[in-house]
Amino acid sequence: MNWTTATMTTPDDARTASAVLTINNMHFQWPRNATAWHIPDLQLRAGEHGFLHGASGSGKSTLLALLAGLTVPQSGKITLLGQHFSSRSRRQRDRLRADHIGIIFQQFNLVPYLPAIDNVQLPGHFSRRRRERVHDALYDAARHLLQTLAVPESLWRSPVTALSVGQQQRVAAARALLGAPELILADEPTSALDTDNRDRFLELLMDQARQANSTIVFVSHDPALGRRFSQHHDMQQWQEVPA
Ligand SMILES: Nc1ncnc2c1ncn2[C@@H]1O[C@H](COP(=O)(O)OP(=O)(O)OP(=O)(O)O)[C@@H](O)[C@H]1O
Repeated sequence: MNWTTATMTTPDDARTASAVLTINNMHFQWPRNATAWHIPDLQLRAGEHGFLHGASGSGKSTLLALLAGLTVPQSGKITLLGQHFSSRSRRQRDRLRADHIGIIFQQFNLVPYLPAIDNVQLPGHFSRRRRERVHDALYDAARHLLQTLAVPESLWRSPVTALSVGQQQRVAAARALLGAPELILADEPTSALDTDNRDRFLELLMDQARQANSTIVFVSHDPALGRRFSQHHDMQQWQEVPA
């Protein structure tokens, strides 16, 4: 797919195209679950950092699953880089995700039998675009990110399971950042850390995202983290609880 030749027809399309991510009038409900969500309008531009908070069960991970194209809404529209993401086939969404989205999962989802340095290179094996963005020098890009994110070099070749939680989390962040994807989705990645390590991790993540001009959607139940972000959204405002 060629992102540069998308045809613009209406002012709405043009507004959407200048954004990395938009949601318009989206309704979503899991099967056999009474809670539903309605998001009338949400937009994040290149380099913007959004903070999504809300109590347990308010739908934070659900929204990230929608933004990652792992599931699709019943109605309305999610647009990624000017493309109507949520109307694409599963295969097309998988491709768009691999090329344009870096995900930091709550449980990191690292491949346990692979060393840290190999885990970081994985997105480059699944996406030619991300490989090209590091000029095919995957190993060098992974080294650079691990260095920047302060993972000790002596651990790069160890299986990730031998690393501390904080170190695994920084490996997961390096993997998400490889090849400078336009969008980073982070699902409560700091929940297992003490305050100092949490703050340090956030600083490193946001510095790297700024350098790549990546947009971030960061999810947390802890509103105290919000002060670092330019946009704030409370999940509860979009929740439709049945009467
Ligand atoms: N795959 C799924 N299938 C059906 N229901 C789901 C699924 N995933 C989540 N839910 C339901 O959606 C609601 C919101 O869950 P979600 O995990 O998105 O909340 P959350 O805000 O991320 O919670 P937490 O902070 O505890 O991780 C819950 O009622 C949950 O049971």
